[in-house]
Amino acid sequence: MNQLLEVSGISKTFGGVRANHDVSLSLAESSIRCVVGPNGAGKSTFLSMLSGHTRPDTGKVVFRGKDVTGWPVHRVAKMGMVRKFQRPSFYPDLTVTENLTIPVLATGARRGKVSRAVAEVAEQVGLADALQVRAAHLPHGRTQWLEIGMLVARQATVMLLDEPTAGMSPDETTKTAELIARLVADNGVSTIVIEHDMGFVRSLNSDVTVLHLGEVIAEGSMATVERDEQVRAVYLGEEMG
Ligand SMILES: Nc1ncnc2c1ncn2[C@@H]1O[C@H](COP(=O)(O)OP(=O)(O)OP(=O)(O)O)[C@@H](O)[C@H]1O
Repeated sequence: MNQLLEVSGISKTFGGVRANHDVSLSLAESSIRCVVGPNGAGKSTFLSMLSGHTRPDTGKVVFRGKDVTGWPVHRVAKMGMVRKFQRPSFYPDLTVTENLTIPVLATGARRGKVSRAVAEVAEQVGLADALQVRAAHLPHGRTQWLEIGMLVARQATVMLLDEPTAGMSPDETTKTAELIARLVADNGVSTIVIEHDMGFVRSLNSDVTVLHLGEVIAEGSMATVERDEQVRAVYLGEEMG
């Protein structure tokens, strides 16, 4: 399978803190990778080094065959790798249509094609019945789907999602896993997801990378990493999640 993204040996130190050390990972086209680990393991820093928000001290990020290490956010996004933060980044006073129109316009879509593109994305993320609803009035789960829709509307080929199910109900969490799986299957979008909810990680049935103190300590299927002794020790010998 073609590798869409190849990360080799990236490291980042903040002052004396080693946030990431020699982290490598590859992501195939149309695939999902979950990144898990305890608080402070370096998960968000890792995503920041992919999205261009943080420049690695060492190592390389190759995306679609291009070395994008240290590129600014807008250039990485233009190539199709875009990030959703934990904090909300939709416009609460704008409607769903208006929120989705902004990223569609950012792709350079012609005026005549914008409303169709917006409608298609809204349909894909389950918001077709809420086009004229102001984002502030959506329930929490749907705001997260709107944000994922904003990435899709930017024609993302790799979505970087930082704890997309935080604060969601179990039903919303299940629907989010289904949404991500659908986008991967139907649109060929690949996704790296940081998550604490192990039920959600299991349901995605993807490869998992476990970070601890900035380093990769295990990788493979959820069944494989769950059996790993170091992983069990990090999670205090309890079952993950
Ligand atoms: N901008 C920064 N300046 C200084 N230290 C930082 C900075 N960003 C992260 N760190 C430190 O780097 C380490 C890794 O942080 P990071 O946020 O990447 O971990 P995380 O796994 O995402 O944690 P959480 O699950 O709590 O979100 C932590 O010790 C954190 O305090």
